[in-house]
Amino acid sequence: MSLRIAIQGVPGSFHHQVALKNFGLDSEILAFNTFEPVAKSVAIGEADFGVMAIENSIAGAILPNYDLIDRFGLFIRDEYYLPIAHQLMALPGQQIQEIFEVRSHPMALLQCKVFLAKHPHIQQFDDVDTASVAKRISEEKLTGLAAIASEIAADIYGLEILARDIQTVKDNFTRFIILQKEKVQPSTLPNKASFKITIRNEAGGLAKLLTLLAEKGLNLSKIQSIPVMEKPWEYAFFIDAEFGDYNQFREAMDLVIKDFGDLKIFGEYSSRKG
Ligand SMILES: O=C(O)C(=O)C[C@]1(C(=O)O)C=C[C@@H](O)C=C1
Repeated sequence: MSLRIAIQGVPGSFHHQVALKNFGLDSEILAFNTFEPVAKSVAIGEADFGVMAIENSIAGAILPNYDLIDRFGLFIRDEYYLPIAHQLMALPGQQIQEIFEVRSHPMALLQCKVFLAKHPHIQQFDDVDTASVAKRISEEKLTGLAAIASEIAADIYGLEILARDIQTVKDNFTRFIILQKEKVQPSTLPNKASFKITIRNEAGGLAKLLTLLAEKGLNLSKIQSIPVMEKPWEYAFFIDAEFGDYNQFREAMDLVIKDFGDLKIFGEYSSRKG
């Protein structure tokens, strides 16, 4: 039986590309319009795995997705870095001067901010995902509207590229995480982990935590403070850490529990950063 993979987006979207690259062309894609049903689909066992963008090298973190992983009790089994090139596309024959509106996923629009600032006559609107706009333009023969999406999306939906590689810097990557319902038992010794620490609100608390993690040789590739909804102005820290020695990592986690309070480990896996 093929694997069922939950994603946000239609064929040609970046999530769709990651799902096929990571799980193979014969996987069954369960496509949703937003991230919440993706998380839910994995949590209720409808999908075997979920693919979720978590941060981009230009636009930064997708903060609400950290909360979804936490709230739906999901585990991270792996990560995937996809190079992202954005194309401005419209119905064949359209000129850029005829385009008055552009729609895309908000993260994609952010990644093309500099290009869009140079074309002030084009109004920007957030949409569900990059490729679904391309699909709509094609199906409804919409003129005056452009999508920002991948070259693959332009091919699938028969659109013409009006401007190529319009992301602000050429080397642009989105980091995706692969989610599952059950706790992961890694087959090889992990060198990266994602976890959440809720520290007591006291002076120097974060500094002490960072010192402890540094002393155990953890290299933090990400630290993100997220509000604790039930306690206004208190924060939890979502951390991605890389390490060379798994035992040192475990020792660090034991000390965190002892000295800082709440710890939730979302996953221990292998770093895929190139
Ligand atoms: O709209 C898409 O094609 C997506 O897969 C979403 C998404 C995102 O969520 O960040 C994925 C990669 C890019 O960063 C832009 C958009």
